[in-house]
Formats: sequence, C-alpha cells, structure tokens
Amino acid sequence: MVSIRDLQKVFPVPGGQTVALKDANLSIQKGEFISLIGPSGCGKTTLLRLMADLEQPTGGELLIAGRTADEARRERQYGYVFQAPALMEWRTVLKNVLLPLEVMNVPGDRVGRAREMLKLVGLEKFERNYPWQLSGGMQQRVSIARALAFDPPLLFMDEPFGALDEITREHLNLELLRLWRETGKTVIFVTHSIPEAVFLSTRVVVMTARPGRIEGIVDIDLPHPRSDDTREDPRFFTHATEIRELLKKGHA
Ligand SMILES: Nc1ncnc2c1ncn2[C@@H]1O[C@H](COP(=O)(O)OP(=O)(O)OP(=O)(O)O)[C@@H](O)[C@H]1O
Repeated sequence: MVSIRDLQKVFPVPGGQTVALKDANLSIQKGEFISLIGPSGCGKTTLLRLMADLEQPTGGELLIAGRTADEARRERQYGYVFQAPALMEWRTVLKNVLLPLEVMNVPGDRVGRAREMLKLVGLEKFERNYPWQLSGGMQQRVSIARALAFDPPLLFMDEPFGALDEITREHLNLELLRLWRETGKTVIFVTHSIPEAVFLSTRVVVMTARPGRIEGIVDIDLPHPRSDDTREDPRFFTHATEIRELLKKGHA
C-alpha cells in the first residue's frame, strides 16, 4: 500500500536548512495499522504530509498503492484526520461529513453515504447537531467520518486524540480498532504515546530527531480483537519497553 525508499525532506530556513526526514525506508502492506512515534520535531507530520502529497520530497521515492503521491491524492486513495477536528461551526454534523462529497461533486446518494459514515463512528443520532454542541471526542469522530466519506483504502491520522483526556482516548482507541477491523483500511497513525502505539498497531515505526530518521520498527505481537485486557498482557509491557529503548537510543 505504501512504499518508501531513501525518502528525504529538507526545508530551507533562514541561514541554512532543516533536514526534517533523512533516508526513510518503509514498506506498508494493505490492512496494516502503523503508528509513527518519536520526539517533537522528528518528522512524523512531515512523513505523513509527504505521503498525502501536501509536501514534495527532496529525495528518494514514494509510492502509494503503486501510484505517485500526486496520483493517489487525485484518485482519493486516502483520508486525512488532523490533530484538531477542523469542523465548520456553521454546518451541522451531517453537512460537515457531506462537505468533501459536495466539493468533489460525487454522484449518487451523498446523504446516504454520509449517514453510513456517521453510523460507523456511532454518531448517527447527532447528525443535526452543530460541532460546538459536541464533546472534543465526538468532534474528532465526526472528522474521522468525514475522512472516510470517499471510502479511501488508506487513512492518515496525525495525533487525532492528543488533546483528549485519557479515558476518552482509550475509548476512541477501541472504537478506531473496531472501525479498522470492520472496514479493512490501512491506517497510518502519528502519536506521542507509547501505550497508544502498542495498543493500536500491527507495527510501530520509531523515529528520532535531527535529522529525522527511522530508528527501528517494532512488530506488535498481541492478539486481535484487542480489549482492555490487552493492556495487562505481559507482551504489552515488553513492546512498550522495546519502543522506549529505541527512543532513548535515538535521543542519545
Ligand atoms: N514548512 C516548514 N519549513 C521549515 N521547517 C519545517 C517545516 N515543516 C516542518 N519543519 C521542520 O521539520 C522538522 C520536523 O517537523 P515535523 O512537524 O514533521 O515534526 P513532528 O515529529 O511531527 O513534530 P511534533 O511531534 O511536534 O508534531 C522540525 O524541525 C520542523 O521545525
């Protein structure tokens, strides 16, 4: 689904340059749940933005479903969930989810499609509400429904639950895994949280700062479906330690 070879991104800055990403190599199969974890400024968002064709690489190769990032974007191969829900306050929940379908003039039953997505995220009863009438967690679920409106095979998520309290976050992690299982999407998820990365992922990509690069990739050997019991599994702690060690190594 994603193939990255020696990918590099250098930003020009006054008086020099920032190497945001250096020699990244990564291959992601269809249906995987990949987390990108690393300290602030290590290039996680840059990597996601390169895949989403929101930035252009300065070196290396990047293919999304066998296409260039530009082709993949035009073919609507992915949905993007941002850190803040970025909903339109003057549109109802349903109209927010409808927006990308309207903008792209997608034929067919757009309202039916938007309702289906709201059902998937458990918000079918809130379609007439406005964003300001919803909690932060519910707003983020609306933005997930909006990202899925085109039914893209790939979902990019940039720290979507970072601003939420721990309990809401754990609840949404479970919801996201259910959605992932039901839809078979490939998810690429940015987080700062080791437990969140272990809980959600099939593999965790550990990144390090300056210059941003991939320090290691950890396979998460935990059974599905995951539940609250997963957090008590000894393997959960083993994987968390593995990731922490890689982060420390990168920091050193
Ligand atoms: N448009 C830009 N121009 C110049 N430098 C940039 C630009 N975008 C990102 N950078 C730099 O590239 C590096 C990586 O940034 P990026 O936002 O990808 O990191 P991150 O790992 O997502 O950080 P965080 O966890 O804080 O969100 C940082 O040093 C940042 O300052």
